[in-house]
Amino acid sequence: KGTTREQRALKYLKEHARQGDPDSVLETFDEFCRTQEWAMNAAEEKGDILDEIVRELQPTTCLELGTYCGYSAVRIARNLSPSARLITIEVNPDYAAVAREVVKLAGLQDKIEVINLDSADVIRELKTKYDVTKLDLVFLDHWKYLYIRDIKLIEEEKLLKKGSVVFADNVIIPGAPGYLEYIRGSKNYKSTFYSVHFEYMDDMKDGVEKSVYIGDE
Ligand SMILES: Oc1cc(-c2ccc(F)cc2)cc2nccnc12
Ligand SMILES: [Mg+2]
Repeated sequence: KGTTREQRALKYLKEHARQGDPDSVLETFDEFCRTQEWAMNAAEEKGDILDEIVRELQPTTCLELGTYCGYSAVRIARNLSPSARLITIEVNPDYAAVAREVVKLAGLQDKIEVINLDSADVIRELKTKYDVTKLDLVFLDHWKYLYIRDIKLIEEEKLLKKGSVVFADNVIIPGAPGYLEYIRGSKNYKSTFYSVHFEYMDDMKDGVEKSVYIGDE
C-alpha cells in the first residue's frame, strides 16, 4: 500500500473534515476508526472523561505524553481558554508529522505544541527551555513502562501543584505495570479509577485513572 494507517487517517480527515473545526476533525476521526481502520485514540468514553476534566479544571498549562495522531491533543485543546496551551510529546517522527497536520487541520496550532523527542528529555527541560512553571494537567498516553518513569520525573522537577490532575489512559489494556500501585500508594495523590470501553470496541473493557495532586508544592 505504501502508506501507513496514520497517513490514511490524515488523508481521510483532509477529505472529510471541516478545516478549522476541531469538533469536525474529532467526529471525522471517530468515523474513520469505526468504518475504515481502528486507531488508538483516547476516544468515546475516555474522551468524554477527558472533556469533563478539562472543562472543570480549566487548566492553563497541559502536558500530554504520547501524541500519536493528535486526536486527544485536539480533544483537550478545543476546550482550553484563549491563553492556555498544550505541550504534547511524541517520540515517533512519523506519528509527530501526522499529528502536526491534524492539529493544523483543527486550527489549533497556536494552542498546541507537538514536540518530537523522548518524553524524559523534554520533562527535564520544561522549566528552562519551555517556559513552564507548573503543570495543571498531565495526560499519560504513551508507552506503559514509561508512565511510572515520567511521573517520578515530573515530581522530581516539582512541576505539580495542589489540584494538578494526572490522567492516565490504558491502565487495564495494555496496562501500566507499577504505575497504578505507585500512584494509589502515594500520599500525594487522590486517585479515581473509571472502567471504560476500549476505544472503538464495544465488547472490550479498559480503564483510566484520574489522580489529583494534593502533595506539597
Ligand atoms: O490506547 C492505546 C491502546 C493500545 C493497544 C493497541 C492494540 C491492542 F491490541 C491493545 C491496546 C496501545 C496504546 N499505546 C499507547 C497509548 N495508547 C494505547
Ligand atoms: Mg491510549
